[in-house]
Amino acid sequence: MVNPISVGLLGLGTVGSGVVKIIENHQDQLIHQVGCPVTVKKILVRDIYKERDVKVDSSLLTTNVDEVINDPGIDVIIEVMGGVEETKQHLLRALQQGKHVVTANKDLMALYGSELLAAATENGCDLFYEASVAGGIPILRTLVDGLSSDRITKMMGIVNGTTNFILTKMCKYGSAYEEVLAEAQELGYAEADPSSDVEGLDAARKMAILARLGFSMNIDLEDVQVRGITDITEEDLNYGKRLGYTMKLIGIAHREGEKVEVSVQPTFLPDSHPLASVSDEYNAVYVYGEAVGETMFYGPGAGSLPTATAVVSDLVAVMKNMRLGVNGRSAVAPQYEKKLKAPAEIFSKYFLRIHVKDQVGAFAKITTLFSERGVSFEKILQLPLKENGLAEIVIVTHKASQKDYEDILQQLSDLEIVHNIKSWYRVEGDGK
Ligand SMILES: NC(=O)C1=CN([C@@H]2O[C@H](COP(=O)(O)OP(=O)(O)OC[C@H]3O[C@@H](n4cnc5c(N)ncnc54)[C@H](OP(=O)(O)O)[C@@H]3O)[C@@H](O)[C@H]2O)C=CC1
Ligand SMILES: N[C@@H](CC=O)C(=O)O
Ligand code: NA
Repeated sequence: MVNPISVGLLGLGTVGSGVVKIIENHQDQLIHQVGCPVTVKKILVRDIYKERDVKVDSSLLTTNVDEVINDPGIDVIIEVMGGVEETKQHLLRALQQGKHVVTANKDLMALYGSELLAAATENGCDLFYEASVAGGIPILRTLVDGLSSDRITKMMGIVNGTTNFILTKMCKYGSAYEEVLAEAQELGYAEADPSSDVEGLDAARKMAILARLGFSMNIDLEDVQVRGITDITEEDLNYGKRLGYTMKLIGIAHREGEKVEVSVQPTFLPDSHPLASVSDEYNAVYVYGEAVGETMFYGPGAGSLPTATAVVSDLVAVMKNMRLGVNGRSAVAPQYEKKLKAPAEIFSKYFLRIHVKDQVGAFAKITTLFSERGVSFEKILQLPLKENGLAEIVIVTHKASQKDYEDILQQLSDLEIVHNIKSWYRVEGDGK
């Protein structure tokens, strides 16, 4: 038998434990695919005495990263520890020593992906990161290989399992936000700091990675407009139900001509839209290609074994490249110069809920404001409120530019009859 391939693991938490289990449990299949055994030689942790989900020989554990990175017997580093600046330095050092890298770290890849990929190519190493977007769904490989002959124009994704879990439980069962967030943390879906999940940053990182690959453009994290789910109320969700909408945290990457928009925000989708039925911690990415048309990829976006599947599949890809002697050749430089759409070029329908003084002419003043900008209404509800002298108005507009909509919001808040702008969301889901 050929010498085993040795892996150094950085991290043995939710994902790391899954990686060890898959390497152990699927060893025969791995040997069949790559022609040699795979062994985990060293594992970096913070606390070697901690009780863990997986049994490993205690001699494998270390708290000294150099024992993993500098070990000449280790061929591949699997990074599942998280973190950005220090972790980047570890991975750069590993690549400089000719070690291939597999990572699940979207924080790192969204911020420093281009730099790390350049270092990998320079050193003849592979750097794969399938688990960083939509966990167990093989979406990056699909963009790079499966759809490589097409021109992708739109990607819409539910790419954060934690927020999808929370919104599903709030919508379906009226569960309280805090309670469901704690459950998502317990189940290992949430990040160490869950504010990056609920504030949309985790999804934004994934959308930056997706847009970079899908549009072959150097999209940075700061190019992504982000809004999280922390302000969503039960009232909004109930109005959504009445209007036939489901609320999801949606990442949108849209290319028209040479220009792109990338954003993440709570969005109402028609109940009939395929993304509306993606529940719990599941993720899905809808991809529209000019030639292929509509496609959608669905699966678990978080959790130990699903995420570890993507990590170990990347490991298999590295090992196959090793066997063929073609490592370090898969990163392709972006083909297009980055051109972002201005707010006046981004079009969507919008949902708006406002409290107005219940006076004659109030409604007319509001409609005038919209019609002056050429924005028409698709749906309207008006209800008296228990609060003295106020009425609640819910409007769904036809498509309007983000610029017009922002101006309208500003002008509404200046109107004397408007008591409060309670909420507003994009409404998506009809057309490419
Ligand atoms: N959880 C998920 O579903 C998904 C996670 N990811 C990404 O995968 C990565 C890992 O996530 P997850 O497994 O959930 O994280 P965990 O917090 O569960 O595990 C992190 C592991 O790394 C070790 N570690 C962290 N920092 C250090 C350090 N400075 N020195 C030594 N060891 C360290 C910890 O050691 P110790 O155990 O001793 O504390 C722990 O074993 C992250 O980048 C995350 O974003 C990606 C997709 C899905
Ligand atoms: N916290 C993330 C984990 C996977 O990337 C999520 O909830 O999706
Ligand atoms: Na994936």
